[in-house]
Amino acid sequence: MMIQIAPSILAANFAKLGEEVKEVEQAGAKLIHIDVMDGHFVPNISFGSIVLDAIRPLTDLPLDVHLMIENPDQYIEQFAQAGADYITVHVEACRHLHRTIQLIRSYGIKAGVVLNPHTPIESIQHVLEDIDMVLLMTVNPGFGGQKFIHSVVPKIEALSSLIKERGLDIAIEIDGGITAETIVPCAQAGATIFVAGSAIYSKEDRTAALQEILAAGEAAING
Ligand SMILES: O=C(CO)[C@H](O)[C@H](O)COP(=O)(O)O
Ligand SMILES: [Fe+2]
Repeated sequence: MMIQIAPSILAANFAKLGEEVKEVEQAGAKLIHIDVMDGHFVPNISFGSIVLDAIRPLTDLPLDVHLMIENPDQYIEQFAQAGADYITVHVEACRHLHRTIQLIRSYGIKAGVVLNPHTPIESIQHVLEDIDMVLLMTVNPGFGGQKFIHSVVPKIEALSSLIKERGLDIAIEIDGGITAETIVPCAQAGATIFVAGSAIYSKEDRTAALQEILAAGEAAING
C-alpha cells in the first residue's frame, strides 16, 4: 500500500501560487488539493475555478477539487472544464447524491464524496459502487489550521472494512489537521491519501515537511 500526500493550496501564498504548486510537486506531492468554499455551505469564502485555470498548465499532478459549496451540480461543468481530475462533493450538500456523482463521471472525472466529522458512513453505503474516493473530514470544514478530531479514526477503520468486505476499489482520503503525528492512526486505520495544508505551507522547508509526514505515514503501515 502506498501513502500519498495532497498539499492544500488554501495555506499557500496566493501572491506566488505557481511557485507554491511547483515546490510541493518537486517535494513529492501526488495530488494538489483545492478547497473551494462558498460562504454558505461553510462559513468562509476561498476561490472558484479561475484558480484551476491558472495552475492547470503548471503541473501534471492530478487536481483534487474539494467542493464545500451548496448546489454543487451547478458548478461541476465549470470545474471539469478547468481541468479537475477528482471532484469531491459533501454528502451534506447533495439532495440527489447519486445524480451528482453521475454528473461528475459524465465528464470522465473521478468522483468522490466527503463526510463531515459527524456524518455516519451509512449515508454513503448505497453509492459505494459508484465512486472512486471517500474523503473523511477530520476537522469541521471551512478553515485551514484547525485541530485534528481523533474521534473520526474509528470511522476510518469502519469504512476501510466495509470497502474490503464489498471488494471495492475506493481510496480513503483524510482532510484536516494532518501532521506527522496525526497521520499515524489514520494510515493504520486504512486511509491512503492525506491532505496537508498548514503542516506543509507554514514551514519554510516544504520538502522536509512533506517528506516527514509521508515517512510517518509509511512507517505506520510498513513498520
Ligand atoms: O478542507 C479543508 C478545510 O475545510 C482543508 O483542506 C484542510 O483544512 C487543510 O488544512 P489543514 O491541513 O491546515 O488542516
Ligand atoms: Fe479540503
